[in-house]
Amino acid sequence: MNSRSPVFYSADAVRRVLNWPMVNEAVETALKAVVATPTIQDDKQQAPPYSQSHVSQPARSVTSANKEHSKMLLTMPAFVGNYRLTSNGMGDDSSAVSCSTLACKVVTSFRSNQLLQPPLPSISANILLFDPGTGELNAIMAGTDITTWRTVSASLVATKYLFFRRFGPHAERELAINVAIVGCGVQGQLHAAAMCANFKVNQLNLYNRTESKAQQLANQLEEQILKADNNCNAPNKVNIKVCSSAREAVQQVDVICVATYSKEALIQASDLRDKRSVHINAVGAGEVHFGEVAADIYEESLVYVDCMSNAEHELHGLPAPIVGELGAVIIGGSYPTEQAVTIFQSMGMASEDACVAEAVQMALASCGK
Ligand SMILES: NC(=O)C1=CN([C@@H]2O[C@H](COP(=O)(O)OP(=O)(O)OC[C@H]3O[C@@H](n4cnc5c(N)ncnc54)[C@H](OP(=O)(O)O)[C@@H]3O)[C@@H](O)[C@H]2O)C=CC1
Ligand SMILES: O=C(O)C1=NCCCC1
Repeated sequence: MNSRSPVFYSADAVRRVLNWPMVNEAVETALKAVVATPTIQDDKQQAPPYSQSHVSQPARSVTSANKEHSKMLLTMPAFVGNYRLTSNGMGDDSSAVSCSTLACKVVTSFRSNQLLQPPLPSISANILLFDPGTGELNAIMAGTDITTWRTVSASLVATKYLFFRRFGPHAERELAINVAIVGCGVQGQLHAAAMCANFKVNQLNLYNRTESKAQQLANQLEEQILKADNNCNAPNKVNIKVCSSAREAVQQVDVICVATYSKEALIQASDLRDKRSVHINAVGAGEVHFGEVAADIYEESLVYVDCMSNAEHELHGLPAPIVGELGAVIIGGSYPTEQAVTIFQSMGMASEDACVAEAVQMALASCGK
């Protein structure tokens, strides 16, 4: 029997400690750890050395709660062994702590929640954290914000390595970019804010099927930028434009983030600029993960995924071969050419949730919560 009741970390507590350096470090760690781990099916593969971080991350289960598959319950278990996190997320070794995390996210995706009065978020998640030594349930952590932040963070990491690093080792700090957000729901809103908070963004184009939501996001961002300006800590001036079509939003940009439930393609190859050099974070999961981006874009793109073994389960019919895992690019330093079109096909990994939940738990413990 459990010696004590599991701790509950509320959404408010989680929100208080979430910040980009911390989440980006945890997500980058998970992306790299997945690459180091041989797939379970391949029995000729050696077990990873004891000193190395490794991931056990079976395919997630998907339970439909209606026949249209628009109401789904997913279970996402992961063990991430022997990895390191720093107390401030800045990667400095002096504050690094060695961690192993056994976790399972339970998440629902009910897209019709947006139609309720008042609307509820489409995605709702909790993360169970177990003692990796005894298997006992230690904690239940509100996981909805973690899901949004870690997904956005995976897009940030992908943008850093698949786009910026084409232009040099510090390009993510030096180069200004134009960004398009297609879909201004929960994911699109945080993608927009995070792109501006983590990179130098010159132009931010917003498109949403219901235009008022894009306008609302533009107003919110303008307000945040004004506040940062008044506090003299504005990263740089961002020009924000609400666009009346996805085509208009993506035409002249370097980076596109698309996060909707659309089954039909929202952007086509003819919408992209002629000289290309474009990176796309394809985040949404409609009927299939890759429905939002037209096949003719995939056909000319280099496609990267978060996890190859998950891709084998979830990306049947993807209209292009997969070049590899994002983590392998981070580890190997082999970046796309300047003119390439790249797609980060984001499925979302349980190991990302596990590492971010661990970092959140550490941050809450260090501030005595
Ligand atoms: N890759 C990953 O790790 C994760 C992916 N996701 C996926 O991201 C996507 C967005 O999630 P989230 O932001 O939480 O959802 P929200 O419900 O908050 O937003 C949904 C967005 O999709 C738009 N949309 C829905 N249907 C269509 C359509 N047919 N054509 C055009 N736009 C459409 C909505 O526009 P409107 O305002 O007009 O309704 C809205 O902007 C989902 O597919 C979700 O499954 C979520 C979490 C993790
Ligand atoms: O990774 C996740 O978490 C999710 N991905 C797709 C949609 C539901 C949540």
